[in-house]
Order: sequence, then structure tokens, then C-alpha cells
Amino acid sequence: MANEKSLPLYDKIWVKHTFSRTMDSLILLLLFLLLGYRIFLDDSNTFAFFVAVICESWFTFAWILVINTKWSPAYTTTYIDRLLLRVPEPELPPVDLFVTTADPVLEPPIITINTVLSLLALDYPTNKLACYVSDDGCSPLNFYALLEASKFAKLWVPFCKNYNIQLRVPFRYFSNNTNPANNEDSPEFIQDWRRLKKEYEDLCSKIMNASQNSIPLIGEFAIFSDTQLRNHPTIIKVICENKGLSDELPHLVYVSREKKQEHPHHHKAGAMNVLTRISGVMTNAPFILNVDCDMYVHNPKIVQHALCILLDSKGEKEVAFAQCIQQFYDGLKDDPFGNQLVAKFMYVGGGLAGIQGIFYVGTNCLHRRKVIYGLSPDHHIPNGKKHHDITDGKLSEKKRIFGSSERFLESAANALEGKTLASNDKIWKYVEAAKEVGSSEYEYGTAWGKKVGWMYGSISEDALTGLKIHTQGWRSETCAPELIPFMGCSPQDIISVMSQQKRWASGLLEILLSKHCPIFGTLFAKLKFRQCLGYLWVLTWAVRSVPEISYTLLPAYCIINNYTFLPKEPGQWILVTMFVIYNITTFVEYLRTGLSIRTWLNSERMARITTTNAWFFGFLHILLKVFGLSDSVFEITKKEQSSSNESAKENNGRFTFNNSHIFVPGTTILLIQLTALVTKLLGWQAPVRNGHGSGIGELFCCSYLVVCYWPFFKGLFGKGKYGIPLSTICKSVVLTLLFLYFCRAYQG
Ligand SMILES: O=c1ccn([C@@H]2O[C@H](COP(=O)(O)OP(=O)(O)O[C@H]3O[C@H](CO)[C@@H](O)[C@H](O)[C@H]3O)[C@@H](O)[C@H]2O)c(=O)[nH]1
Ligand SMILES: [Mn+2]
Repeated sequence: MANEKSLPLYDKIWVKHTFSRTMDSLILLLLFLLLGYRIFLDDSNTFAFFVAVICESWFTFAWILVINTKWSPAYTTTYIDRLLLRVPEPELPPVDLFVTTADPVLEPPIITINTVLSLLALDYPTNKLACYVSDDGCSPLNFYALLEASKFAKLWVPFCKNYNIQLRVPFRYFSNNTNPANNEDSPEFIQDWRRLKKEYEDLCSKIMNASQNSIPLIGEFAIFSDTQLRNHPTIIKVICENKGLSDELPHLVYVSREKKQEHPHHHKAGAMNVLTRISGVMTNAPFILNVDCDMYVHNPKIVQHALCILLDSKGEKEVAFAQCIQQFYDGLKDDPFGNQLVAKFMYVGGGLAGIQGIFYVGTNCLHRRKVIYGLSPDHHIPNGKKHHDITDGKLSEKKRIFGSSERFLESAANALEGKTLASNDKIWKYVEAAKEVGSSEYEYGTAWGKKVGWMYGSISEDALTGLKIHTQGWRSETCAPELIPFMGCSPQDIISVMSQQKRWASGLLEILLSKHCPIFGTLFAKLKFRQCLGYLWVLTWAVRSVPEISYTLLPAYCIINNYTFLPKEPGQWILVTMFVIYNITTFVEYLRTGLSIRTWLNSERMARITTTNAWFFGFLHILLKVFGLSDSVFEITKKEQSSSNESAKENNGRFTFNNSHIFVPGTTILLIQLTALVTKLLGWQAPVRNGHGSGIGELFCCSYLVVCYWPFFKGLFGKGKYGIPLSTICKSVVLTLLFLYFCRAYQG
């Protein structure tokens, strides 16, 4: 028995992707060869040649970052049975659950409450759970939906537990199981099932009605009567309170933090920090599970799995958070917009797991509260000398860090020392204290967002917060039980995909330019060198757009002016081989992950489109911000309950366009390629000057790009939302003409 108790709670398994390693190395070798050939053996010194060398140097640098990240993948297996041997179920630690929502239109309350219901129904002692919902939209509809959902939960949670239902999110459960009349099902089950389905339908129609006819702002709702989106006091409503019994619902608390026009609210990071403090005052669980409003629990035992990692004797000292990868339901067939990220999580996520750990991706993550409070991993080392740490220091110092709430300071001290609250009940007593820490001024002059909590300064607050934790020397682990842990919505149209990618790329670049830059983290703190390279790879996404756009313009420039940007024979063959090997590698990787050929093709196309459009705008945005000409906004991604969303199915991956500038680069690139092809066909090229005119290579590149940008080609002729708006086309035509002018000007 004693022996069994000392077994590790999770294992880390190292994988050898020999194929990927070999092929990736080959590509790197070819990249070096190409650069070497160009620099030492080729005597062309045209403008095009010079640009090509610069771009290829960047691609080589980026490839080193990729290879480093993918090199030594690992994954984990967790053993819940061993966990329960060590920690019997009634002694499992309390866990606070955070859900964030911000806009009742883009994030329909029905989606949010489904996520909440799946959390309330976790297969975990309910008296150990407290669910906090942050509503940055300050919407009475969200509050109403939660109130109604909590009534439904009183039936739903026992139903799931009695019948050991696996899928505990009603909208999926009832859409998958249209008919329970299975022979094996007992009559009681069928009766309960029907009743629950009916209740769920009632719940949906109540919410639907409420959203159509606005809610009367009286009684419980009166507090919403005088609120504006960016100007209202903190609203905290304890919807359910668990009296310490395991057959009741978990605590459920609605929070809408104070907003004032003149105070920055720091988007999601700000919301997470308020939830951290409010939960600290009310329940102070040592672990925090956070999900976005659309990410429902798919594996009801996920908390136990994640705890295997965080409570393991080694994990306890080294691992800051257990991150589950993001998976999506009802993705469009063959992933036309390349946003399901399956292969990315597999190869890049897996690779990071073998270094210092996967990045924090903002949702589906179990955090240690004390790490969020800034504790560093070497805090444990009993070396006689006192460590300068967040736990030391006088009260005045602590106030400077955590703010002045006494109740919070007390709870933070407990959390940092690993003590939990003696009793979790009567949370209503702390509503006033919670309002104090939820106020928009509370953070002034404190370390929130700088040293503790979710970090401010980037709209990719997730990557920044994870980076700060890794920089302190913590590791992270991927938690990947066989049954998918969480599932959410991915954007269903290209416009949302572009705005999401733009937000990510600009947020990530902000981190690179901030004082949290991973290079400093490696030089002056405990970020591992290879982890730093891994971070650099994502933080430079936006920058990559510049060489990539330049490179796409080269072949057209060369055709029009009758130059070549390719190295002389046999150097050309290096490029050809590289192109072939690269495509074989990614192709095999996609097939191995179980993805279709079409998915691979789409991902290659989307890689080009995303980089040159969304990432480029991310880059411009930061450029403008550096000059003080622009400020960051968090454009929320539209969430759709796809099973009911006919329009997405009907579009089925077709590109839709709007007036946004984001489609200008893509349209321009396409027009330029077409112009070059026409020039070539009609023989309008300039005469060859120094013996090396453009040839089949340039022609191939232009045609390849036209294939990549085919959805834009269709958009040129499409109607309605499927057509590129005239204003965008006009802008692109002007840019194309400018490009042609530039070609002529630099001809000789
Ligand atoms: O002012 C805000 C803005 C957003 N959110 C919430 O943040 C979450 C993520 O927003 P979403 O529009 O879904 O963005 P995604 O791009 O889908 O989210 C990914 O990228 C974000 C960083 O850009 C991370 O925060 C997310 O966890 C990650 O899933 C949602 O729950 C929002 O309600 C807020 O609470 N307050
Ligand atoms: Mn999202």
C-alpha cells in the first residue's frame, strides 16, 4: 500500500518523431545551402536578388525556431486511481471555476449557461467547487439566464451523476441523443430523460423570450437599471450557495466588475484579476480552473486528471499549471479557414511540452492560485537564508502588492502558505468585501497586472501571463486524457478568423516589444533558452508578414522586369527540392494526425492568406501604436451554437468579405500575380538585360500564388457577401498600379 501511494500520479512520455526531425533538418540544411550558394557562388547583385536573400534569411531564422520547438515532443498520462489512493475523494482540494463573458450578442447567454452547467456537473465533490461568472457586458440577460440555469441545474446535475452521463452539456447532450428509447435504458431513465429534455427546452425558450422582450429591471434586476457598458458599479450576485453538503449544487456567483470611463479595464486580463480577488475573498481555493464562455467541459473528470499533474510529488514543486489543448465542435469540413489548429497543437504544443511546457492559451487551464499570486518555484528550498519572495515582507509591502483589502490580504497570505479556508460556506457574508476588491480603482498603485495576477500590456494576455510564469522558472504540462477535456466554438467565417488572427499576432508582437520579452527572461531570469526560442517563434508572427509579402511580390516583379530572383543553376534545384520536401513533410504530418488531404491543402493556403493579411495588419497596428496613433481593442470572436447555425453550413467554407481593410493585401497580391501572368502571356515583358531573364521558376511561383489566393479570385466575381467590395478592389487596383510604377522606376 505504502508503495502504491508513492507511485507518480502522472507519467511523461517522450515521443520520437524521427520522420519530422529528419525532414525538418533536411529543410534547414537546404536553407543554409541556399543562402551559402547565393552569397558565395552567385554573382548576381540585382535588387530582386538582394531582397530574396533578406527574406530567405528571415525564413531560415524562423525555421530554426520551428525546428527547436518541434524537436523533442512529449505528452503525459495521468492516473486518477493513484490520485484517489493518495487523496481520498472527500479530501480533494477545493477548486474555483472562472468563466468569462463579455458581450451577450456575440456570446449568446445560452452558450455561456451551457458552459456553466457543464462545470456545475463536474464529477467532483460539489462542496469543493465554486463557479464565478464574469460578465463584462453587464447584461441583465446574462444574469437572468444564469438564474434560470441554476434552477435547471438542480435537476441536471443529479441526473448526470445518477446515470453517470458522460456528456454533461445539455445542448450537445440533447442534440446527440435524440432518442433514448434504447432497450438497455430503464423506464425511470427514459422518464427522467424526457422530463429533462422538456425542462431544457423550456429554459431555452425562456431565455429566447427574455432576449427578445427586454427584462423588466425590478426586484433582483433593479441594480441593472442605471448601468452603461463602460460606466457601472460592481454587481455581485450569489446565485447558489453550497451549505457544505455534497448533494447540493456548487456555489455559483455572478460578477460584473465596476467600469468607469476614465479607468482602463484591461479586457480579459482585468476580468480575470477581479475574479481572482473576488474568489480569494469568498472561497480562496488553491486551484483555479478557467474557461472561456464557449468552452464546455467534455470530460467530467478533467479536474482529477489535471490534479494528478499538480499534486504529483514532483509536479507539486515544478509545475505551475496544467493546460488542456483547445478542441472545437462542429468544425467545418476539411477546416477551410485553417483555424481548428489540430496539427499545430500536436506538433508545436507537443514539442513545447518537451521543453519547459506548453504555453498558457487562456482557457482550459488549471492554475495554482499561489503561482498567480507571484510565488516562484524555488520558494520551497529550505536553505537557511531567507528568500526574497512575495511571501516575505511587511504588511505595508503586501498592501503595495495586493491592494488594501484586509480580507483579501488575509486570504492571500493563506493561499501563499498553502492553507485553505477552514470553511467555505456563507459566502454571502463576503459580498461587501468582494465589491471592494472588484472596484475599478482597487488596482491603482498595486502590482496587479505587473507582478501578480494576469499580466497587462498585451491583448494576448494568455501568452504573456504564461511567459511570466515560465520566466520565474516554473514548468507547465499538457493534460491530455483520452476523453477530450473541453470543447468550444471556433470562428465559422473568414472575417472572424482574420480579426482573431490579427488580435493574436498584434498581442504577441506587443509582448516581444515589452519588458517581458523572452530574451530578457533567458538572460536575466529562468526562462530556458529553448523555451525562449519557442516563444520567439509565436511572438514574431506579425513580423513574418513583411518578408512574406515581399517574397510574394518578387516573382511578379521579376516577370514584369524580366529579371530572375532565383539563384543560377544548380542553385535553383535547392529551392525546388526544398519546396518538395517541405510539402511532403507537412502532408505526412497532417495524414498522421488523422487529417484529410484537403485539410492539408487548406492549411497551406490559409497559412499564406493569414500571414499576408491578418498578421500584416497586426504588424501595422503595433507600428501605429508605437507612434501613439492607435490603441488596442479586444475584438471579441462571435460564438455560434453551430448545430443550429444553418448559414455556416450553407456557406461551408466559402469566403465572405466585408469593407474591412484586412482584405486589401490579399486582393492586391492576387491582382499583381494576375498582372504578371498576363504580361508574360502577352509578351509585354521588358527585354532581358544581363543574360538572366525570368523563366519557368517565376511563372510557377505566380501560378502557385494564384492557386493560394483562389478564394479571392472567386471574391472578385462573387455577389453580395461573397464578393469583394468595390472599395477594396479600388484600393487594390491603386496599389497594383503603384507597384507597376515602382517596377518601371527600378528597372534599370
Ligand atoms: O473585455 C473582455 C474581452 C474578452 N473577454 C473574454 O475573453 C474570452 C476570449 O475571447 P474570444 O473572443 O473568445 O477570443 P478568442 O480569440 O477565441 O480567445 C483566445 O485568445 C484569447 C487571447 O487573445 C484568450 O484570452 C482566450 O482564452 C483564447 O481562447 C471570452 O470568454 C470573452 O468573453 C472578457 O472577459 N473581457
Ligand atoms: Mn474563443
